[in-house]
Amino acid sequence: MIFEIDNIELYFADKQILNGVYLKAETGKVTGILGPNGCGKSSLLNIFFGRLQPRHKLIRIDKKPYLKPLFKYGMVNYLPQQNFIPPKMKLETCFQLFKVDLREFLKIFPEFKAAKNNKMRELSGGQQRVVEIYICLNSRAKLILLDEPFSHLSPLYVEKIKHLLQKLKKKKAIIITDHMYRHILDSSDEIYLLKNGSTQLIKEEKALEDYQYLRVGTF
Ligand SMILES: Nc1ncnc2c1ncn2[C@@H]1O[C@H](COP(=O)(O)OP(=O)(O)OP(=O)(O)O)[C@@H](O)[C@H]1O
Repeated sequence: MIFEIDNIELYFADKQILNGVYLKAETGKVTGILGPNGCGKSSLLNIFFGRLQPRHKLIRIDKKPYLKPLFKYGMVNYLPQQNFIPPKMKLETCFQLFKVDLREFLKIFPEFKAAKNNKMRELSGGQQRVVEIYICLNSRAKLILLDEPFSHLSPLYVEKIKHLLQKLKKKKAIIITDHMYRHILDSSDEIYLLKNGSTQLIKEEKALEDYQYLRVGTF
């Protein structure tokens, strides 16, 4: 499936945040979005999900326009920057509720076995994030939006999540944004830079210096 978002114009009061943004994500690929703080990355993901209504937007799936918010079609899942699982919910209950196989999760993350009956708030911040990323990625949605999945994760968890992305992209389109740009570059098949309200498809890493996202000499 090919998911496209086009011609976005987003304002908060009189301030224009996004101006004619285009972005494409497709099954089989991880699409990374990089950009400075406050450039509108989270807003863009929210618009794709359908939670934020801009002045203009066009969403197409396999070239066909979709007019209602995508979450209403059940085809998109979104990992926001903030925790989305209630802190009082038990780990086991989360997996039941979101219809994700806990046994498969425990094969990859066996250290959580002892915490099956723990409430989310009893896990560390990074452990909560691992659970949320895993549940989000393994939902039935065909388009997955991940806002800063790598922040707060220790290196071993980062590696496991990167491995999961490569496995799950075979049947999903995944869009990911994070300030840990090296992880985004490692994981992504396509990279967009969001700056000054619009997106630029990045063909080679050096361009990130040319567009002044990274310091000259980084690569
Ligand atoms: N609900 C809102 N009302 C007013 N302004 C907002 C709102 N949400 C976001 N903004 C502004 O829109 C701009 C883009 O915010 P957004 O969170 O999308 O950026 P971001 O690229 O995800 O930032 P960061 O990398 O720091 O998380 C910022 O200037 C922010 O202050």
